[in-house]
Amino acid sequence: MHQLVLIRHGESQWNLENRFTGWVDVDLTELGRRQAREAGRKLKLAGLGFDVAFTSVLKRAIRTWWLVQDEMDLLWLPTEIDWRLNERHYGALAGLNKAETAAIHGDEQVLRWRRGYDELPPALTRDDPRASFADPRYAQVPPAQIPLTESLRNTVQRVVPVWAQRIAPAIRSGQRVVISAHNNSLRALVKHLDGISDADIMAVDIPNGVPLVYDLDEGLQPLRHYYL
Ligand SMILES: O=C(O)[C@@H](CO)OP(=O)(O)O
Repeated sequence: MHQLVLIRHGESQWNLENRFTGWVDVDLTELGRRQAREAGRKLKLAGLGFDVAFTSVLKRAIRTWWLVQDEMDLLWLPTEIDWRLNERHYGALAGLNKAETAAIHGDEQVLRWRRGYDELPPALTRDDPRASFADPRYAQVPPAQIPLTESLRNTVQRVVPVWAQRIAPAIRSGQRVVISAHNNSLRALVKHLDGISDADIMAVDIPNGVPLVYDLDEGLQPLRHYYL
């Protein structure tokens, strides 16, 4: 049997302010830092260990992993940072308050943007300061792959390759893997792992800073999952 642990970052400043975030590089709040440390303590208490970690390129996921690592005395652990684990790109919604957006566009539209599988938020224009083309952390990414908006389906399409190319081979080789990422990039992975339908993924939400443990069989099919 193999084990995989997923952690959504602790509360970010824009989670607190109820703003669409996506690829904007917002940091953790004090509560988010405490949640991350608590996640590390729970993992240690449960006797879970790791051989390799994966994070997105966004500081809320990286810092969460640092704090977990620190609590587990695992600061030495090899960590792979991959942009494909980033949060779903929220396009022109990035930075807007979710409640104010619902007051303008209606609760149903906002729910479709947030949880629908194929719903695309309005796209950024290429010259929008929120676009990521000039950001050095994406210097190696072909510009055609840098999104201006994304549906959850688009997010699945970039998360599944990092699973297939990097994460699944590490698990198959016997390594114990932890992934520190985001609500929607982890929803994308969970959809793939559990074979959740396009309709049922709407109801799936992943809380901040609570380790989600998957037991996987030899073929990497999930046997069970639970929150610590
Ligand atoms: O704003 C975001 O980037 C995400 C995660 O906080 O929001 P939601 O969970 O509403 O998709």
